[in-house]
Amino acid sequence: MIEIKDLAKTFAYDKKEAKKKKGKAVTDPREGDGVFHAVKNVSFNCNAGEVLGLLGPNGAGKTTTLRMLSTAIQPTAGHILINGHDVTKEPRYAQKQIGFLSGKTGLYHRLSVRENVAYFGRMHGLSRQQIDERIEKIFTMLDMHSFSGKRADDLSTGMMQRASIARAVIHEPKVLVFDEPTTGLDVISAKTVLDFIDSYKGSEMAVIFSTHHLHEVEKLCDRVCLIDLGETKFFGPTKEFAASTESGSLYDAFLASVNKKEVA
Ligand SMILES: Nc1ncnc2c1ncn2[C@@H]1O[C@H](COP(=O)(O)OP(=O)(O)OP(=O)(O)O)[C@@H](O)[C@H]1O
Repeated sequence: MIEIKDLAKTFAYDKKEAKKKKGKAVTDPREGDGVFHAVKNVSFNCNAGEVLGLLGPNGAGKTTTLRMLSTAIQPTAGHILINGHDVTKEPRYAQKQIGFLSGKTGLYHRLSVRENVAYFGRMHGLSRQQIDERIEKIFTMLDMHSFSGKRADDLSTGMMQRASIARAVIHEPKVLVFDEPTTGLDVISAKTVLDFIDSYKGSEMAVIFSTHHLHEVEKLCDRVCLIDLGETKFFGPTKEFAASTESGSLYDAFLASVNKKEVA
């Protein structure tokens, strides 16, 4: 369903940044001459019905990878295929297939939750009846009926996140990308979000789930991709990754596989 191969993304330093870097010792292996290789070599795939865990320390290149998948930015090299369609060559196709949830909510603050979700449904060309039916289903799954009439700027963090998820899935995308969906949520809201993601297992959708919470990956993901310093360090079954250390713990496997110094 999703095939990412030898992906790379290089950002050019702006003038100010380039001036700061000049003459300074290189501290990060991703630094080049006037450029920064945020993603150097990332490969993984994700099948329909699968929730793939995307792991990596801060600044590893996860969000940059997901932004390329969602067509927000263009890769410098490599390929991203959705059902055999090249995302770079057919961005419209990709955009129709993908529902993307990141830390930024993208909700209209003056509209109610229901109005927000309906608005995005209309943007995707859904009929009124389709919108009503899908809202009913999604709001039930995410336990949102009690605050569907509230304005977005009056929502708690947990409500806001659930509304953002509803917005991201209203067009029933075939590929769902969740970038740190439980960050900042309390235990109850996080559970609602995780149960929602879990409900896609075995469905026709492919879900990519980026998180710093290893217990969430253990619970939800049969396979995992670990990215560090812009490169895939492991891609395969979660159990196999955990078993790569004596303790058999995912936590230890993670720590053994990544560069432990945060790079400036
Ligand atoms: N537009 C940009 N210009 C320059 N550098 C960038 C840009 N976007 C990201 N980077 C850099 O690329 C690296 C990877 O960032 P990215 O946001 O992909 O990491 P991440 O794995 O998602 O981290 P986190 O877990 O902290 O969200 C970081 O060093 C970041 O500063």
